[in-house]
Amino acid sequence: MSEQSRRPRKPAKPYRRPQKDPVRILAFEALRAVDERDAYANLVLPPLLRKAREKGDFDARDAALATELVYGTLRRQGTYDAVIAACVDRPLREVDPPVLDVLSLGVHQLLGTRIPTHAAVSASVELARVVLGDGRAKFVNAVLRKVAQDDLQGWIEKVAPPYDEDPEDHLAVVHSHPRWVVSALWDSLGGGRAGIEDLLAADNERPEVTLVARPGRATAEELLREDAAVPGRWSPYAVRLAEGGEPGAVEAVREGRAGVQDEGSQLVALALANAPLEGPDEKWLDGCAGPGGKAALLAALAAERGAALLASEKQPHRAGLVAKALHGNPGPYQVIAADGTRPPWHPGSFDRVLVDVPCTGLGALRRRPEARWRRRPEDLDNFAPLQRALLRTAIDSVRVGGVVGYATCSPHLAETRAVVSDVLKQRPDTELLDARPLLPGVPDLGEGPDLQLWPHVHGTDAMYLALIRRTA
Ligand SMILES: C[S@@+](CC[C@H](N)C(=O)[O-])C[C@H]1O[C@@H](n2cnc3c(N)ncnc32)[C@H](O)[C@@H]1O
Repeated sequence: MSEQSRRPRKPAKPYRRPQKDPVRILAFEALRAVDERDAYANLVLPPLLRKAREKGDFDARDAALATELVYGTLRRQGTYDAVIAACVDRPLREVDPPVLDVLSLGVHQLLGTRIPTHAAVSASVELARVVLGDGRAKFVNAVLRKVAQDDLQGWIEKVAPPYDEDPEDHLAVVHSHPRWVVSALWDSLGGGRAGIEDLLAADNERPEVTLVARPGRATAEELLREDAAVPGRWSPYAVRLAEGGEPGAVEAVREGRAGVQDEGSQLVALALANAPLEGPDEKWLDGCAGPGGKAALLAALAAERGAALLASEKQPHRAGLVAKALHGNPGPYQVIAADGTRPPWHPGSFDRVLVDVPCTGLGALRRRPEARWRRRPEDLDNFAPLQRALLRTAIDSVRVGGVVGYATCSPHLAETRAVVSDVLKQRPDTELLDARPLLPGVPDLGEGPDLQLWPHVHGTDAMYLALIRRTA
């Protein structure tokens, strides 16, 4: 017998099956789908939650926790990546993406929730054992134990460069935005540190659910009778649902008389509808209508005045969504699938035209937690020609004296003022209108004549609107 075999052996730990925690497994699956398949969290999560509830695995609290884990992890990914990078001994790109997802979920529980430290670590290690195997679970355990040695503030002080040395990098890490997005938002917002910090912080807040009472079909008073409903801030048609309010439970929403719509989008439609016009006001066009939120409000406003809306959208399936949104509108309307840069209608046909052009969506980061990580500066170059072409055709489509609204859900100057000024330079037959007085009571809309809404100022998405009159 050898020396070694005579020494009493340390009894091996009995094998314990990993504990399956359906909430964390579901959150992990959602993150993998976002990562691997470029899926959108707001599309992936609801079917996963529905399936889990049908299996009887889940109650409402589990669903709320899974949602918070997925959205919180995606929103704070930039900060968490910096923390994880400080706790592993290799570049993050060399860590397997599924391992990184388990780590990020763990870091969010440790630094971004009230889940006790031991519970956050052990739940993450159990998750790792289930989805990655025991070997990699040890790695997860070691990293999370390091992360657990400090709180979020402490980590930020360690991993973010000092503001005075590099303000944009500092803000990018602290508020979890890509640096180029911080830079672009700051250019557009202007001002000092306080404003941009408030904006970036607002992007990390969960937005309230806002309803629109479509005029002539529902009233804000009717919606306010719902539990948890409070009046909108700016739009007379807006009603906000407090935390936990379920739009699907509202009868007027189920019947299409009301819809879910951010107040910023409502204000854009209202400003266009309020623009002063001489002569007829009978034919309105929404040239980029899908999925139909603004078109539904415009159609209802048009109906009140006896005007008709043509809602046009390039993608046929999105045109289908527009038709659904407009179904039941009390006045005349038509929905078509058409390319707004090669329109089937005659020039000068309309009194009011909206083009809510495809854009980077940098004004709606609150809603799409993964969008900020997916967007690239090159996207701006890809959208630029289309945005200009759509605005040019919109101007061609309006009659002399009529008004065009150019809207984006991005405040990026390359998608807002640069487009408008480039196009109008070549259009001496137009003038810019001051859009701000058309939204009386809404403060701080910018220096004009266009208007810019902001999440941290108005509680809306960062919608932009320029109003252009055709003069000749
Ligand atoms: C920002 S979304 C419009 C949102 C819509 N106004 C709403 O409130 O629901 C832009 C839309 O323009 C559509 N689009 C893209 N290229 C287009 C084109 N050449 N002509 C018309 N629509 C186009 C996209 O498919 C997308 O549905």
